[in-house]
Amino acid sequence: MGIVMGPNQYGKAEVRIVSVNRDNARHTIKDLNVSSSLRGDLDSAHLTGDNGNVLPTDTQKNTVYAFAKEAPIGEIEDFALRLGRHFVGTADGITGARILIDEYSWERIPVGGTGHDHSFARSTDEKRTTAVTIDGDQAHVVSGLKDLIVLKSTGSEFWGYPKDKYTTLAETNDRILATAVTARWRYLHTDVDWGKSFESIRATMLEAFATTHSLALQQSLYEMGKAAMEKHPEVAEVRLSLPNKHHFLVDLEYCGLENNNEVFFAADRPYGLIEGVVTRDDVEEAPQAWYSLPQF
Ligand SMILES: O=c1[nH]c(=O)c2[nH]c(=O)[nH]c2[nH]1
Repeated sequence: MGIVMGPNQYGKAEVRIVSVNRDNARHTIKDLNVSSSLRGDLDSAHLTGDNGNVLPTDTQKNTVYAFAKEAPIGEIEDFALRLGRHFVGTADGITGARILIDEYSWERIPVGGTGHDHSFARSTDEKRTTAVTIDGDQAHVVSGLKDLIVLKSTGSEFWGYPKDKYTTLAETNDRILATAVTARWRYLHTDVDWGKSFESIRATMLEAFATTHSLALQQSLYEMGKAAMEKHPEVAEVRLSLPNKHHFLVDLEYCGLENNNEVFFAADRPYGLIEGVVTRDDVEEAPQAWYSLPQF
């Protein structure tokens, strides 16, 4: 019986980078949070402190900034693929890389017809995300979004569930349904128009959330994933994490008022957490694409 080193990776987490394109007076900006992790023959680093294969995390950080200057960042998936492929092979033993990028959204401040040239406002907490894994000469791209907050003021029911002596929840055929969508989807290949695919998947999931008459958030989750996959053959699976942001009807009887589903208390916790994978029954799983990511 011995003690051995198990799976490991190391890198620089959360390199914050804002890049301004100043090609003309109408600037564009990219605001990213980039994390890199390298994998490979790192046993001796852990067992004996031999750093022969350890590209410093400081160098990884510097590389992110330099790459942002050397060529336009472009879509986050392309930037992550470029970085990941570069890191693999920087040291003999580095055989894999994982690049995580979150992109923050900025909109032009609406001055004049087309918005201000170099002034921006962040109007939402929503982030576009990608997780790119390079494994030798293989690449996996898992893209997504997080903190997309949505609400339906009707068109949502919840009833028919089992009841026991602890149940107090009343069945309802008209409630508020609200959630903060975290979604990740795995692409089958890298020959993708990333921006177009992202916008379409996002819009399709929003449409499904809006138009599904929901009998449970679980049903909405499946419909959202299914709609995205039906429209996007380049996507192998969609993983969703949906906190059920409960809205409780306020009892206004204390002052003789009838509350006809109009006034709610928005609770922030606890919340139901509804999570799931919507997948195709004819594609191979790719556990390496998800390694060390939250399961949903
Ligand atoms: O959409 C829902 N799914 C549940 O599993 C659940 N459980 C609960 O108390 N409320 C809800 N709502």
